[in-house]
Amino acid sequence: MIEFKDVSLVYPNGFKGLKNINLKIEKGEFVVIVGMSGAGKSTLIRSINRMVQPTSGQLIVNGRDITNLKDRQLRGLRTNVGMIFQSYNIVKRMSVLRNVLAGRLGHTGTLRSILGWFPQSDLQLAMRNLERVGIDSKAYQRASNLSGGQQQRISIARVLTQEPAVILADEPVASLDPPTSHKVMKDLKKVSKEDGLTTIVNLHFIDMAMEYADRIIGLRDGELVFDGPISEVTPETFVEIYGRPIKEDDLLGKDDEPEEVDLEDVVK
Ligand SMILES: Nc1ncnc2c1ncn2[C@@H]1O[C@H](COP(=O)(O)OP(=O)(O)OP(=O)(O)O)[C@@H](O)[C@H]1O
Repeated sequence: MIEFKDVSLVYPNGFKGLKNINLKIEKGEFVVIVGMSGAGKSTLIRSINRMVQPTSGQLIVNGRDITNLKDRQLRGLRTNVGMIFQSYNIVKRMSVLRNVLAGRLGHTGTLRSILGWFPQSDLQLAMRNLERVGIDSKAYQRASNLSGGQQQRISIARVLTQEPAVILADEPVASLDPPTSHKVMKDLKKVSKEDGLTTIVNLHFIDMAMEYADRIIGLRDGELVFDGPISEVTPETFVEIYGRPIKEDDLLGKDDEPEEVDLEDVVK
């Protein structure tokens, strides 16, 4: 369903972000991309929804080469390929529900969405997705009142409400503490498996990558240096990807502490 055929990407300043990437990702796979800072993880992910444009090769998404899509076709691609960011990208002054409904923008007319006229079916879908990530009780609160982990769950609910075939997640837990990171990754994996979504996640910590990935892709200096199921990953794999032995800093740590506490839930 996603295929990179000899894809390279040279940034305008001449820097080679991706070098001759060949890669095939099947429907429903949960793939984690690892690599040192600057290895090209974001560049690879962002080329799939064309936030950046490959300069050579073919990138096939759902049977179509997307490297040269323009305007309407590009909007169509971005409706089908949802994105989760490290910084959540939510509108903090709006309600949680309204943020989730923003996932329908690609499906609803612009005027309807500006006016906030969403069909009942969209509202039901948004509420169901909030329930799936455990924050439906917060639907009518301002998004800014929620904790970091809850704000990232808003963005997971939003991307589900978009009903994409593919989810891209660029360092989705990099701003969260370790227990919350695990909780959010578990939610993301659960919902993407339930819906059979192809999910590609950049992660910084290799123990997290091993815990949640079906398959690991390793990048180094814009090149693909490892691609295989986690059963094939050995300590040497990471030495190859990182170009050095693994350090403690490369590990997030165990999922053995309580998640960040929501004071409001405690008081209730
Ligand atoms: N617009 C740009 N112009 C020039 N170089 C860029 C541009 N965007 C990214 N780069 C460079 O491309 C390389 C890969 O960047 P990218 O953000 O994909 O890496 P990454 O593996 O995601 O790193 P990190 O973990 O730090 O986010 C880096 O050296 C970066 O400086």
